[in-house]
Amino acid sequence: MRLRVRRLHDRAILPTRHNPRDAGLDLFAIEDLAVRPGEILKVRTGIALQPGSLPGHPEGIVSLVWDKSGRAASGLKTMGGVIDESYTGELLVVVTNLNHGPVFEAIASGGRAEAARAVDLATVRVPYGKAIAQLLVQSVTLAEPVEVEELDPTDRGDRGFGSSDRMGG
Ligand SMILES: O=c1ccn([C@H]2C[C@H](O)[C@@H](COP(=O)(O)OP(=O)(O)OP(=O)(O)O)O2)c(=O)[nH]1
Repeated sequence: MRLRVRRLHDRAILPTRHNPRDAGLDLFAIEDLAVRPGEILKVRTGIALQPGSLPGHPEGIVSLVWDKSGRAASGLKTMGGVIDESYTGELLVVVTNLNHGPVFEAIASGGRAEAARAVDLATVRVPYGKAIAQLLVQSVTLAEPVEVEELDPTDRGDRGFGSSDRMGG
């Protein structure tokens, strides 16, 4: 499927697939990124997308923003991430930095200077030109909600949230 990409900024880097069978297309920010522990940022990519239609395909298309594992291991976590097929505005990548642990430890054991140092050390930095996230473009069922009195019986019923652990075996 073709994915039309419109450049909205001269520093925009187009989504890139590194290996022919990689599921994700790498996404890039238009500038260096620094995310402090606990901070939430909307990061500009400088691009807009329009997935092509799939011939004979009744389903919709959704693009999903996912983490890069190397960045995730440093604490960088993407949020939001559902890009509707009809959205033609700038793709923004919402990120936070979950690596709070060192900051809490520094606050508990020391003073402001230690905490400031811990914030600096735990800040995730991604230089311009390195991927911040990846995009999965996939088909999606466009389900139509219909209100009913009862749902059909199933093996699982209403059991969830660890029910199989509690049943043993
Ligand atoms: O990480 C994200 C999530 C969303 N979007 C864009 C594309 C998406 O199609 C649109 C709306 O996203 P969503 O439906 O998740 O947000 P909302 O807060 O429900 O906004 P709306 O009321 O406009 O649907 O914003 C992004 O650029 N990045």
